[in-house]
Order: sequence, then C-alpha cells, then structure tokens
Amino acid sequence: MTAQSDMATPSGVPITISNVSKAFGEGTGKPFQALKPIDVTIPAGEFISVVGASGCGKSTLMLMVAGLLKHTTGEIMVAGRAVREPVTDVGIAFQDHLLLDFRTAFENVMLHADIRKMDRAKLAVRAKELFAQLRLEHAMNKYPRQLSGGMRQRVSLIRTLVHDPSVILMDEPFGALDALTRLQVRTDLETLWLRRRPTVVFITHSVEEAVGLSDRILVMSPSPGEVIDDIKVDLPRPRPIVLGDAPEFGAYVDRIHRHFERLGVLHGITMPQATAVQ
Ligand SMILES: Nc1ncnc2c1ncn2[C@@H]1O[C@H](COP(=O)(O)OP(=O)(O)OP(=O)(O)O)[C@@H](O)[C@H]1O
Repeated sequence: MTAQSDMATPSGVPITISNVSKAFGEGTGKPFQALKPIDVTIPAGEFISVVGASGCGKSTLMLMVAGLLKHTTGEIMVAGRAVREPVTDVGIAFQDHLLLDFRTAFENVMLHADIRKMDRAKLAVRAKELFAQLRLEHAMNKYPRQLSGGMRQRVSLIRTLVHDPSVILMDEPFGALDALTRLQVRTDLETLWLRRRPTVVFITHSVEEAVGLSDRILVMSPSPGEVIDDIKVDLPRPRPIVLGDAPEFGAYVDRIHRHFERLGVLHGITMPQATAVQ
C-alpha cells in the first residue's frame, strides 16, 4: 500500500470553482437553472469524483471547467488562470470512446501529434509505454472494430493520458463497460494516475467506483444541482480491485447512499447504522 507521503509529486494543477452557477436559455424569457452556485477548491494532483442523480448538472460542471461551456456566474481558475476559453492542458474522456474507425489504436492515440503539433517521436515513446502498462501492445496496430469494448475504452484512456495533461476530466468513462472490465479499467486508471498524479475530475453514477478511485467525492443534489456533501476518502492506495468486503469502504458508500435516499433519488435502502461514517 502507498502512504500519502510516498506518492508521486503531483503533475497536476489546482482548480478553483467560486460561486459558479449555470442557467441555460438566458435571455429567452424562460431560463433553466441547471446548477446553483458551487464553490470547490481542488488542490493540485487530487482525484475528485462527482456523483449525483441523472440531470443534476455533473456534465455541465465538467464542460465549464474545460472551458467548453460558459458559466453564468462566478469564476473558474485552472492553474491560477481564469477559464474564458477551452483549456488546452487537459485530457477529456467520455462514455463513448470516440475512436476514429479508420485509424489503428496507435494512430488514434497519436492524434495529439497532429492536433496539438506535438513531437511525434516523443509522443510515440510515451504511447508505447502506456500500451505496455495497460497490457495492450497486441492491440496497437488493430482498428477499433477489431477490439472489444473494454479494449477500445482502454485505448481511449491512453489517448486521454498520453500527452501528460495537468488536468483530466472524465465523464462516466466506464459507463458502457461490463462489470468485470469496469473493475479492471478502474484499477488501471488508478495505477496510471498514481505515477504522475494529474488533477482528475471524474464523473460517475457508480458510488462504489467513486469510493474506489477518489481522494474526495462531491455529492450533488438533484436538479438544480448543488454540492450537498464533500467527502474526504481516507483509504490507502492502491485500492484493492474488489472493495466490497472492507467495512471502511462500505461506510463511505453508505454515507452517499443515505443522501440519495433522503433526497428521493434512491428508495428502500436498509443499511447497518454501525458502519456509517459521520
Ligand atoms: N445545452 C443545454 N440547453 C438546455 N439545457 C441543458 C443543456 N445542457 C444540459 N441541459 C440541462 O441541464 C441539466 C443538467 O444536465 P447535465 O447533462 O449536466 O446533467 P448530468 O448530471 O451530467 O446528467 P447525466 O448523469 O444523465 O449525464 C439537465 O436538465 C439538462 O437537460
């Protein structure tokens, strides 16, 4: 297990979200308040997850941090600079792997060389290193249609990480995977994150996945979303691939489920009082 003090120096940068809200359709006479004001400070190198009911505004928040959507109020700072346009030192992953059919896995990863005008030889070295770390060397020269869903998503993960961005934004990246593959990719992500510690904002519907991966979890209320709990996950790393049996893990999961039950997002939960984290 890795003590906090033994972990790699963060390559990530801090993110500050101050009084940030979002209303869609402003000026139409019928604006829709998607997010209430949010205040969150994310230190460099932290892995933070956001959980909440469908439609509570998780993706909206992520897109605003990426500078791909304008916030209605407040200020977002990434590495001390106000976000007013798309952030470039970032890796973004979505539920859909978004690989190009006509490029091999390797050439999909190398897209950055074309788009970001990066040194191709240097990027290729890093790409091969990541393919090896994820045990995917055999897939490098295959086309997406020749790969399984899990392999495609891992190639997409490599593409998200290959340029070593300071910030990684992931929107339900494992949502389309089967349960077993999901466990494996989660563990792979933690391994890769521990090596360089970029700052990660990870959106998931899986409370277990959030606890398995995060330093901290933001719990959001149903729409219009606001942060109703900010939980520090004090568990050693690397975390085991199957977390279910550890009582301290279950206590975090229970705490989040209880919020969802109180808010009417989940119904009929009966959980042991003894393990609840306060
Ligand atoms: N461009 C838009 N115009 C109008 N409303 C929008 C727009 N984008 C999102 N919304 C609305 O804002 C709310 C928040 O959407 P968002 O996609 O951020 O939720 P989410 O928590 O990520 O949901 P899910 O978990 O289902 O992906 C939803 O009610 C959605 O319909």
